[in-house]
Amino acid sequence: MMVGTPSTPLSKIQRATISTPGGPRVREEKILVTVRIRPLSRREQALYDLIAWECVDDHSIVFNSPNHDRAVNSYTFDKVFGPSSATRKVYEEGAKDVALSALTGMNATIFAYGQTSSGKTYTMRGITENAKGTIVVKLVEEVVKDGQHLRHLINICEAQRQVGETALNDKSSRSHQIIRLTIESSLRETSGCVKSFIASLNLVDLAGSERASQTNADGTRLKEGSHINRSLLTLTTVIRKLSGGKKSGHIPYRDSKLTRILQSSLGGNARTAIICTMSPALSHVEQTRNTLSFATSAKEVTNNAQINMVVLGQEVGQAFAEGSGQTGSRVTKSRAFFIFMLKMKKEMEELKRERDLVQSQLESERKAHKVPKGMNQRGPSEVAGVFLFMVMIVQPPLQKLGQEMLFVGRQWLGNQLPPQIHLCLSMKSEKSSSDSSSSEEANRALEVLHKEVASHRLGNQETAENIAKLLSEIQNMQVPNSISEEIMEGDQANLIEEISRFKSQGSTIESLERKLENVQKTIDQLVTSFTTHEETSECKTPSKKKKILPFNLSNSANMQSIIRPPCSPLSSSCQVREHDRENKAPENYDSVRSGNLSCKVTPLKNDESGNFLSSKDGTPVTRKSNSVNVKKMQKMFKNAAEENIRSIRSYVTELKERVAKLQYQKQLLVCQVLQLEEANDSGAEASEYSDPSPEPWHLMFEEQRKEIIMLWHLCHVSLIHRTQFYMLFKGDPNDKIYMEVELRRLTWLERHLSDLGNASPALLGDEPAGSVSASIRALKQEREYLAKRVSSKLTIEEREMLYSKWEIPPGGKQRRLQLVNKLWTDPYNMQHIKESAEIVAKLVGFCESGEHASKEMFELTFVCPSDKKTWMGWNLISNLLNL
Ligand SMILES: Nc1ncnc2c1ncn2[C@@H]1O[C@H](COP(=O)(O)OP(=O)(O)OP(=O)(O)O)[C@@H](O)[C@H]1O
Repeated sequence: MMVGTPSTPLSKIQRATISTPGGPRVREEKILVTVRIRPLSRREQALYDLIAWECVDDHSIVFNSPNHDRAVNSYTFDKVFGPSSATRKVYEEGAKDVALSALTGMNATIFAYGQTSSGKTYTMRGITENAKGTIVVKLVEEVVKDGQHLRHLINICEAQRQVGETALNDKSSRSHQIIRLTIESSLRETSGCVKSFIASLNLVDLAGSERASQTNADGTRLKEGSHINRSLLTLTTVIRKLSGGKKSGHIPYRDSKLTRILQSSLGGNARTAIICTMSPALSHVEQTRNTLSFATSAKEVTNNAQINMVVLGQEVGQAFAEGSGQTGSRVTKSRAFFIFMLKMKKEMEELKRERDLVQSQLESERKAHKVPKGMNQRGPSEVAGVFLFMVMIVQPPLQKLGQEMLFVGRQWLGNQLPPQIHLCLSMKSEKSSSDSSSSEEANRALEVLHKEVASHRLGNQETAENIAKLLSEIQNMQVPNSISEEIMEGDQANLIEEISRFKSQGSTIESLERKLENVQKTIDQLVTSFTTHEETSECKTPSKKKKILPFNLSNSANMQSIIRPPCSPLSSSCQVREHDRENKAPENYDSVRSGNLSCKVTPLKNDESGNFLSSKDGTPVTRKSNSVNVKKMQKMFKNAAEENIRSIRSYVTELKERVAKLQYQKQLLVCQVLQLEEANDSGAEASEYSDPSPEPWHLMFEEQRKEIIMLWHLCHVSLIHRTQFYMLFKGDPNDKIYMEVELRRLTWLERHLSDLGNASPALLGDEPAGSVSASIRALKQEREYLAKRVSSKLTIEEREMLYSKWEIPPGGKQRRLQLVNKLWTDPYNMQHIKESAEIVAKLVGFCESGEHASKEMFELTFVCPSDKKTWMGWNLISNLLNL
């Protein structure tokens, strides 16, 4: 099925869909945003609430105040559904296209956002049921089975979902609900090729944002409300930042579980549709405006959806089709195969990354030591290599697929590996996984190694055993866990998963290193046995020594590859001896060096250090004999053999260094991740504020102020503190530090309170639960205190004007308290905040004496809750925590 752009007319909205040059496998597009207005509820009708919103066409909605006392606002979206629109229509025009993307291998998310009781659950239930349809396309016989199964799952989800009654909704959802369907599909083309797709479809019904004053929430409902508002605040922050484009800096996905789960749907690898639901009622106008403002930001968010697809060749497609006919369902095999392919790809990428890293390190070392390019890129001999064994475990019906993957894998991976690593990619069927080496490749590779090493064979039993041991150790150097490692969906993996991944890689490296250690030991033994053997043989008579010459002189091909300039410590010591001899009899030595064989014939014997001495006076002599050549060649062979063994050793050392470097880098990364986690846990949002490309301060200030206001609201912070802070910090560059400190402190406070709230009431006991309720009580007392000051601080005219503006009915009881109870209750409405602050400032008298409110009062020292500051704001906050 082809992925198409939404079928809605787009005359009013620019929705860019850009295909990458490589084809349509990556899709960059804006989030599809629609708005649905529900009819007035019975409750709203009973209260004679009025309809305040009107759909002027399929894309636009306007605020239509019955009082005509506000400017007419118009909002435009991909689609607007009026109160009479059926859910089917909402699905068809606002979700179907995105939902069906999952069938073509693109992750997709559909979620409903809106105020409490605006119709999210009502809408998403219908959407989810319609998207069930998407799972069973073409599998007619399985429709009923899968449909029942899906319904069964939805029922389980809904049964687990917290629902509670509030003043606005009898069955208000008190938690977010996310249904994630993993959709696997395959398409066999007429050519025999099989396209295999896998994608997730998320169906998200968010809990609604709410104002405690409207829902009359208290106790558990209030706590739920603050959790809901907190995650929605993070969601709105994420959307707002994403809508600002690439320069928006750090996106705080990790600040709530909701945004962590939805991360790939928000600016990532997914197609996303958001349906914003709203009540038409005049009484909810401010909340509705917030919803529309969220929707307006969401329109600007760009996602990059990719098709998760594997194409199998004709032969494999056939095998796949045959295999799928044997046992199990096609879908299961498709999934297993797909997952396998992804694993392979991931591992290959990992290897490639490591290779690049090593290459760049070698390059910089080469530059540092001014080694000409080309040298040391490869060991001096082919034998200086490591065989990388990758073993695929394949279920019997998928063996043919496995063969194809071997082919692809060998070609692909073979090209990526450094020359020293010989690839042995083999396949094991699951039933015979105990077979040690079923692959021809492995045998062939070992043969090569055998041949190489055989040319160095010393005819010594012990050495042969060492070589055999070395071979088996190299053979065992498989990449551990190469198959069992979980697939990581990179963009979804959270930091904790990353940490454990790095930890497991650490142990992988450890085991690799242990194996390298074993190889090294064996090599050491090999070298020792070789040296001992040589020493012994050199002490023997030349005639005996001849019998155990390591190499046959007639083997000229081997000689060519073995003879190298001596550069090992051993060979340099030989040079020194040669030099010593040169000092004693330079004239003779010259003749040897020049290869002049016309010398005196004198029987030779060796001194302790292996120099050639005359039998009588010990002076060095040369003789005209082929034995000189033999000895010279013997030395050269010895050097060459040493060289080869040394090169294996140096390669192992190099590998160990690489492992150590990688391990160090990974540890460093783990440390950084842990620090980040810690910073997050303690509420220190350092990364967010140390953004390398910060926004202009005035924009940052506005954003931070909004967050602070919301956090004050969620933490039930003193109104006097809020007012004082609000009045003092208005965006001056010097305010930055105060804003940051306030934000960090509040974030910590909010997390602390919400952690208390997260615990089950049964587990909480009296004390911690008291923290939240004490803060609410303190706020209530503060309101009563402020209400008492209304008469003394405001004139009658001022009071009446405020009563009318804040809709306090005339003649009502406790009008002063009613007025104060309305202050600072709508954290989304900046006008409301400004007016609330002005009233509280008047009641407390901030405007009369400036010295009451100096910025220094907010200095960092006030962090200590036991400090008795004259200013009461933070004392109140610390009281909230019973500190
Ligand atoms: N489009 C609609 N047509 C008719 N009734 C609707 C519509 N949308 C919602 N309703 C009704 O409005 C009420 C509230 O809807 P719903 O529970 O879906 O809201 P919600 O946004 O999920 O609320 P909360 O966030 O509190 O869970 C329900 O009684 C529902 O049946």
